[in-house]
Amino acid sequence: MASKITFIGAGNMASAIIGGLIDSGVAPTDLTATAPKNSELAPVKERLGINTHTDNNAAISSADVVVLAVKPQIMRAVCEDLRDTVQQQRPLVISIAAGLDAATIDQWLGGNNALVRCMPNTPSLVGYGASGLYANAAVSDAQRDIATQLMEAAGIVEWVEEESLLDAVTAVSGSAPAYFFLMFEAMEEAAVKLGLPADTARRLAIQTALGAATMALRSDKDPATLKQNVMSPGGTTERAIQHMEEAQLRTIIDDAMKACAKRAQEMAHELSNS
Ligand SMILES: NC(=O)C1=CN([C@@H]2O[C@H](COP(=O)(O)OP(=O)(O)OC[C@H]3O[C@@H](n4cnc5c(N)ncnc54)[C@H](O)[C@@H]3O)[C@@H](O)[C@H]2O)C=CC1
Ligand SMILES: O=C(O)[C@@H]1CCC=N1
Repeated sequence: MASKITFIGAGNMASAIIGGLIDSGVAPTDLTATAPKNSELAPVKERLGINTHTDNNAAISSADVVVLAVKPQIMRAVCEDLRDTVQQQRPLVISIAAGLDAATIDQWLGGNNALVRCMPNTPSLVGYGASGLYANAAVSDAQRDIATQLMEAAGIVEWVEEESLLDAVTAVSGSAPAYFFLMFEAMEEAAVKLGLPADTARRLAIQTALGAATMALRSDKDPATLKQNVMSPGGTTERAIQHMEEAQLRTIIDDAMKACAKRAQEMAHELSNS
């Protein structure tokens, strides 16, 4: 990727994507990240070898791509401050903020911007990210390709043609690493009660998740069949799965993902009227 890319914000998500880009061969010197304080940027600069800046406008002055990676609540102030430089520079703008819709961000940036909304997730840090992308009408095919390449450096990319579907992406992948981490916590706690040392339980649970995910990715069988293959009739897995079904695990997941998507909609509403 020959582009100069500036990340506005150098937190969890920006660091995760930058780490993925560097691992995939992007030159650290083509990457810049900003934050209000040098004390936050110094470790990022040292660890990743990228350029850093406390002045957002200076940091985007020669950028082809600007990734907005600040918290949604401060996005308006950040965008309005960048408006003149963005209008002059006309970079491809990629927002990774949850909720905030493309039209609102475009308006804060002065209008008529090529804008991609992206919902990434933190496993981007290790190259196993999963990102949903949506482009507004001003984004060219070449810019779509740049956004795809950028996020594919950190994992897989799925484009959605309707912006509202990014709320579903947030529920199924953006927020979802946390669901699996909760599962690891719960499995470790349960295994400890069954007598295993915590570190042994943790290693076994995490390796099992990795194995199950890898099998599901490589197999031509659907998850229901793979599940069935573990369940010997009258055996141990059947008993565990029966318990999960009776305890309405599917309903819990359905409710949780609906709540997640609804919160993304609420945030969009709250923030666009702020
Ligand atoms: N953490 C996650 O799993 C995911 C987060 N997101 C989105 O990514 C965005 C960033 O989230 P995180 O990285 O988790 O937050 P974070 O709090 O770790 O990072 C925010 C960064 O913005 C910087 N910042 C604050 N004010 C600034 C300013 N005026 N100019 C430049 N930088 C400024 C902070 O210093 C920090 O480096 C949010 O909009 C969130 O919705 C999207 C998908 C997943
Ligand atoms: O919890 C959040 O709001 C962000 C967006 C997706 C993951 N973390």
